[in-house]
Amino acid sequence: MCNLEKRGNLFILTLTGSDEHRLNPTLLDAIQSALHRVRSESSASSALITTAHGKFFSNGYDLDWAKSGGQDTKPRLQLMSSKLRSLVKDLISLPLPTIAAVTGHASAGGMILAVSHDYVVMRRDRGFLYMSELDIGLPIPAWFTAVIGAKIGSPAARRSVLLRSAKLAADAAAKWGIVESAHDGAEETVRAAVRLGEELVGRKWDGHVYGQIRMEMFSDLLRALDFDETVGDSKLLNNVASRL
Ligand SMILES: CCCCCCCCCCCCC/C=C/C(=O)SCCNC(=O)CCNC(=O)[C@H](O)C(C)(C)COP(=O)(O)OP(=O)(O)OC[C@H]1O[C@@H](n2cnc3c(N)ncnc32)[C@H](O)[C@@H]1OP(=O)(O)O
Repeated sequence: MCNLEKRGNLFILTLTGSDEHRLNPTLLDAIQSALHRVRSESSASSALITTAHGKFFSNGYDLDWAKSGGQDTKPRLQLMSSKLRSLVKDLISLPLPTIAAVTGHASAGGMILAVSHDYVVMRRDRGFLYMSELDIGLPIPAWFTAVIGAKIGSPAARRSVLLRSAKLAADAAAKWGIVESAHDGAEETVRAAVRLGEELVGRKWDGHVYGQIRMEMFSDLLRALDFDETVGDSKLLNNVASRL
């Protein structure tokens, strides 16, 4: 699950437990209600750090949960996708800087969650940023590519991530500009996130101005996030989801 603690002006959202932090509706709802708490409790200058316990930041959608609903996994895949989409919209509109302290693997939906923060600081000795969909034969929602397009500037990096399912460790991801900084060990990664958060809070920006500027920066992405993929004719997904 997850917990939210306030440390001075910093909100620290932690995905707790030693599991893979798979993004099923229960965890997605818990994260979203934590973000709603951050929004309501944030003062003039605050920042959010999202991190996780154990070997995984998040290993993506909960495919076991999707399969447990019967042969056609599409409705459950789409439910997780629409919940994550709503969470990403929240992250883009929050009136405060956001930092993902990636202390373990962030795969597919888990990578989308990480890079949807303003900054990613990452552990270098363990953990990949990894869009695994090609490797596991799943199509990706249009809005996933919109997030990757908005957050990863280099065409070569986007090709590696999406069309080679590259497993990027922190130093490689930092070279591509996906990660702000790489650190040795989980504790040092979180400390780096706290340092960065305190530096940003120290600027005493008006959070609503910060949020408005970020929403302007990502206006195209926000439009893509408003498109309801369940409406689209996802034939490709139909036969894939039943083979999952
Ligand atoms: C067409 C229309 C569509 C319409 C849309 C409708 C909506 C529906 C959408 C459908 C869904 C699409 C989107 C999908 C989203 C999802 O999230 S699906 C779920 C995706 N999740 C996955 O696929 C899981 C992927 N994860 C993995 O494959 C593995 O867990 C892992 C991340 C690769 C980790 O593997 P594991 O073996 O557990 O890892 P480790 O043991 O930790 O490490 C493996 C070796 O690598 C070494 N290593 C680890 N980190 C590092 C490092 N930073 N640097 C160097 N080396 C590292 C580690 O030491 C290990 O090495 P060895 O010990 O030598 O093996």
